[in-house]
Amino acid sequence: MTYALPSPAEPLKIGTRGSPLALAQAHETRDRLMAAFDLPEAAFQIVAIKTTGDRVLDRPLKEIGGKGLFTREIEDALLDGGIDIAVHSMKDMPVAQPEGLLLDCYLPREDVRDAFVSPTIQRLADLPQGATVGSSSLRRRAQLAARRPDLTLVEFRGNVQTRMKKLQDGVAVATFLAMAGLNRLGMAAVARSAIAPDEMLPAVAQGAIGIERRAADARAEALLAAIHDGPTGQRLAAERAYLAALDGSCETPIAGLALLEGDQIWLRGEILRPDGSEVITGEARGTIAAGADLGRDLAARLLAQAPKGFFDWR
Ligand SMILES: NCc1[nH]cc(CCC(=O)O)c1CC(=O)O
Repeated sequence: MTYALPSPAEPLKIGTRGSPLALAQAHETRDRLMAAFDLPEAAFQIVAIKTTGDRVLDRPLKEIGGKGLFTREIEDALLDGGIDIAVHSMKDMPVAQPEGLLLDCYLPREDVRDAFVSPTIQRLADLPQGATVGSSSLRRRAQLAARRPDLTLVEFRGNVQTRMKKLQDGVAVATFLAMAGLNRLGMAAVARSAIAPDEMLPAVAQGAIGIERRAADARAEALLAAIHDGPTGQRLAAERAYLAALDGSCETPIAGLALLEGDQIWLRGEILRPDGSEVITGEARGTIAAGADLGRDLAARLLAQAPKGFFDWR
């Protein structure tokens, strides 16, 4: 590479949220860069940044509203040079980046499935009639309401420990988390079972880490190119084009998942009313190279099936 590598004297500043999962993701990014360029840990500095989503803990996410709840402050730090790269859960990333920033590096994707978490019950299908379950995710709540209208849904926010305490206290008998987060925290044992995508289609980009940089930063470009995972990028291109065409964000009841099959890509999508009263699903297959077109086409097909008023929640 024609640029000076980061060094203890001039470390690369890696920005992230301060949650245990965000820090684990930043450490994974640092470790991959250390290995790719044979650099010491001291050539990197991890900078934790508090976002609006971290700050406001007492209200449901959908009430705080707006896109980029977990990303805006981090992108501001990238733009003003406080950090050099930013590590994000792609599930929380708006579909478009601010002027001057670029997202073209993805780490190998983790497990895409949702985890079923309960002190007493093994699987989603085993939940007794009328059980109370906790979730703050609009998507999971809508999917549960659609498939299990007998369940009572309660808001559940906070980190894994807080949620486990709520289950122990009997606030709900089960909750849901991403398998990816649990795996990255070394807490896979918290999951009673993983929910198959046919049973609960995951959020777009679930399990994927993306690394954002300044568009004009050639050093960061070269560093990140060395750790980019191509197949994850191809899947995300289809999923995010689908999401963008639906004009969705993390907090809308939209699910979507792309899988690679040889040189083909298979994309499944689902949009719901928040109360689960209507569900529209579809799928598409095409060449990997045309993944983004496939995503837009699938979104258009789902939108064409949506009755008037379906998107009033937007
Ligand atoms: N919206 C919060 C969020 N963003 C990313 C993850 C998990 C990790 C991932 O999907 O990559 C989570 C928590 C969860 O859904 O359990």
